[in-house]
Amino acid sequence: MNATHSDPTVQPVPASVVETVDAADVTLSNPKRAVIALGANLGNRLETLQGAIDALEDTPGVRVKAVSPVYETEPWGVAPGSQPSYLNAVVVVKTTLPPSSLLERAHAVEEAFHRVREERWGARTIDVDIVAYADVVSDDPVLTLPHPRAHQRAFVLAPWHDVEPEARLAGHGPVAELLAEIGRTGVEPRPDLELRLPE
Ligand SMILES: Nc1ncnc2c1ncn2[C@@H]1O[C@H](COP(=O)(O)OP(=O)(O)OP(=O)(O)O)[C@@H](O)[C@H]1O
Ligand SMILES: Nc1nc2c(c(=O)[nH]1)N=C(CO)CN2
Repeated sequence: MNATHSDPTVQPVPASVVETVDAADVTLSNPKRAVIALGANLGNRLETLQGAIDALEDTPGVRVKAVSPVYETEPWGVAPGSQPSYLNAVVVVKTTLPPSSLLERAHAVEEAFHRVREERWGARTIDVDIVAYADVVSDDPVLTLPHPRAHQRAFVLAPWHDVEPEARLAGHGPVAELLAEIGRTGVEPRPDLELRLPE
């Protein structure tokens, strides 16, 4: 007989509680990889991108593992010349948060930088999109995974390819091939601008 059973002050733990705690432990010891795209075309774009990266790192259950180079990109999906150009980057995180909580956190980061939602694809101080979460595929409009337009966007694929050359986009194939198909027009590297991996 072990010590627990011989101690009359220790109550048995119900099996359901043991299962719940074990499940949480598995999630905590098995963080998932997620790819997050950042874009900004209003205000101090570089400072805002760095602020968003730092805010992600400050999230319990999120660790930023890689930060891509910065690209200056033509606004996608709107009339040419109608908006300032974007700075775009991608970060890879490891997270113990489920996808829905990661999206909530992404929205909180957008709000912290005073993003205003006025029109579809309107100019913004910051956009935080979840490009991919592990191999999850979901057509839920609240959180579609992978991001439904990521495969069409060189401003997402180019920086992602820089940090993960072998990456694949679930349901679409290798990022390198997708990028080769759509090309890099309007997506210019900005080696003079640098984002830091949080310490
Ligand atoms: N993978 C995803 N990442 C972020 N938001 C998503 C995702 N899938 C669905 N959404 C939903 O899309 C809604 C609109 O997002 P948002 O305002 O950032 O769109 P947008 O950046 O203007 O355009 P786009 O979705 O084309 O990037 C969000 O409220 C969110 O619930
Ligand atoms: N170049 C560029 N264009 C966009 C971007 C973006 O981040 N970069 N984001 C959009 C909505 O998510 C719409 N258009």
